[in-house]
Amino acid sequence: MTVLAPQCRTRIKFCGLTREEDVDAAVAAGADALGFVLWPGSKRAIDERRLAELGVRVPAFVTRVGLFVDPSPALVARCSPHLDLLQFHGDETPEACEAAGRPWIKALRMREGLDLPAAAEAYGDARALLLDAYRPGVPGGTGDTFDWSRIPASLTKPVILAGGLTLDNVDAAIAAVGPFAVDVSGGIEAAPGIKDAARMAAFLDAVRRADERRSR
Ligand SMILES: O=C(O)c1ccccc1N[C@@H]1O[C@H](COP(=O)(O)O)[C@@H](O)[C@H]1O
Repeated sequence: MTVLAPQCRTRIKFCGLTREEDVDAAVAAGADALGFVLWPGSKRAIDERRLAELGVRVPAFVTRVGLFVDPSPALVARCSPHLDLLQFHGDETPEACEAAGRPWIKALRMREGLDLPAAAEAYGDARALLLDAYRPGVPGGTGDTFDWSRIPASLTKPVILAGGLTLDNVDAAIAAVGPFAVDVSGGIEAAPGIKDAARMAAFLDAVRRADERRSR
């Protein structure tokens, strides 16, 4: 049974970083977590050598998240020394996620008919569930949103809301869902894998403003 801590502020993860200057800007802006895509099929993919180079720039208390899509155990093992948390974004079973032996979160794509409470139960050892839009044949990073009203209020896992979040909709997303965290990739980019420092800072401001409004 997961005990959900009371919400104080919405945590923020920026995903798909590939450049030193973007890591530095994200940390300076105040991101809680930085995501590195280790799935070679992505336009934002980096390999383990780049992961080591970028990961070492991330200070303590900022979480380094490795994004995998149905990875081999060997890839996860090679990347793990440079990561604090694993994000499984494919069709990994709960057993495969747990077998990595590291803290992990599970991404669930909101395809029609997905039973979220049952999935939360099945992935009971996950530290959180990341909810992303579903587009057939694409594991994620689509920039698509989904119908946030499909998320039940009483999930037994912290929710990380993802999928097409931007400066313009993150306020409404937080008001509608009240997630533990938000995760954004395309919405803070100038081009795939190239983050925009001004958009990152503005996204953070928008989340803080949304939190203020919620606390009133
Ligand atoms: O970013 C990718 O290329 C990617 C590839 C495969 C799986 C997930 C991927 N990204 C993650 O998708 C969500 C939503 O991204 P967006 O904000 O809609 O662009 C997020 O968790 C990304 O990290």
